[in-house]
Amino acid sequence: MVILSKPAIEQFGCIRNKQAATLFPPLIPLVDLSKPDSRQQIIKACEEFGFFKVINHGVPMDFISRLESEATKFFSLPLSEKEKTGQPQPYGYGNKRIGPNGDVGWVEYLLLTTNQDPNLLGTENPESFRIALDNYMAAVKKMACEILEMIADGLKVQPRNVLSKLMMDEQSDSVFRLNHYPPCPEVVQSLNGTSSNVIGFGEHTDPQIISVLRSNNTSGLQISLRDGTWISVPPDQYSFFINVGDSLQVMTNGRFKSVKHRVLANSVKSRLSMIYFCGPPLSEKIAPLPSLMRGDQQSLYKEFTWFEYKKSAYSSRLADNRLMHFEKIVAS
Ligand SMILES: C=C1C[C@]23C[C@@]1(O)CC[C@H]2[C@@]12CC[C@H](O)[C@@](C)(C(=O)O1)[C@H]2[C@@H]3C(=O)O
Ligand SMILES: O=C(O)CCC(=O)C(=O)O
Ligand SMILES: [Fe+2]
Repeated sequence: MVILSKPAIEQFGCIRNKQAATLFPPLIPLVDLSKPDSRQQIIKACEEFGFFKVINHGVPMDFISRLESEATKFFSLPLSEKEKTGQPQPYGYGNKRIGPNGDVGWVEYLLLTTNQDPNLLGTENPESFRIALDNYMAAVKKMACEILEMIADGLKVQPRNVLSKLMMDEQSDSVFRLNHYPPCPEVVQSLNGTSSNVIGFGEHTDPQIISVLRSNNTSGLQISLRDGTWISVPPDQYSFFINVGDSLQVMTNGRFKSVKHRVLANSVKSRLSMIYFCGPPLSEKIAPLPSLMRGDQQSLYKEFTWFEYKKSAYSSRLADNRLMHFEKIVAS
């Protein structure tokens, strides 16, 4: 006799997606970190898309597969075991509910801080999960640090660790997230699989400096172009994707724009993503880098600390324009 486990539909509600994605999308910028012109490519991609794909990143495939396998084991545990890692406040295991303000999606996740030992209660082998997380996060942090230094070089700001030191600081408020999107039986998928009518993770920008995303080979991630059209990001399990976050938008005084993105559910395949959100220390002032300001150029933003921004973000809904409250009204 075959015993079927509790269907996913009983744990998840569906959220409809009404907007269609564009048919002939431009290509996602690709940056080969081993090439000498990579810093210029990164700057261009951050200006035009706020998003790019990275190859030759130096993160060992072994660390990636080991964490993927630990995460897969975690998400296949019974709900009662997963819940032992704690309700997301904001850290812990979350199911369908995203954040504290009523957002929902076809997703379950584990949200962890990067500077404290995670609570992995309920997992089968906490030690092996912890080692996989440590190895992966250390390697991704190193890569993110290199990318932030390339950004500083490309922008011609000094010292070159002006951005990277924020996430390398012991007090850095970086966050790590594992997202699992189970196949959704209610999805009506387009023929080429690039759009679906169910939202996995609703549209938003990430509040941090940059986010480093890796997923398995299941599609679903989309980014919004400057004209508001959505394009699908073809998945690539061997590469990383970098998002410009709101803080980097402010630090470049709007030269880079944080990228709006979302995830659509898939009817047959599950998607697993791992995202390292590079955040500054809570006390850090988020303001345009002085050497980027020419002549009498003014900051487009009011002064605020990362603590103030994070507090405000946590009282917003996912799709809200969080930076709006911090924009200065500049007389023309
Ligand atoms: C709805 C929310 C979830 C979120 C906190 C917020 O109130 C608004 C920002 C959301 C976000 C998006 C990027 C990251 O996934 C995240 C961890 C973050 O820093 O900001 C989430 C927050 C969350 O899920 O706790
Ligand atoms: O899961 C993904 O691919 C993206 C999720 C995301 O944007 C987030 O967690 O902030
Ligand atoms: Fe995001």
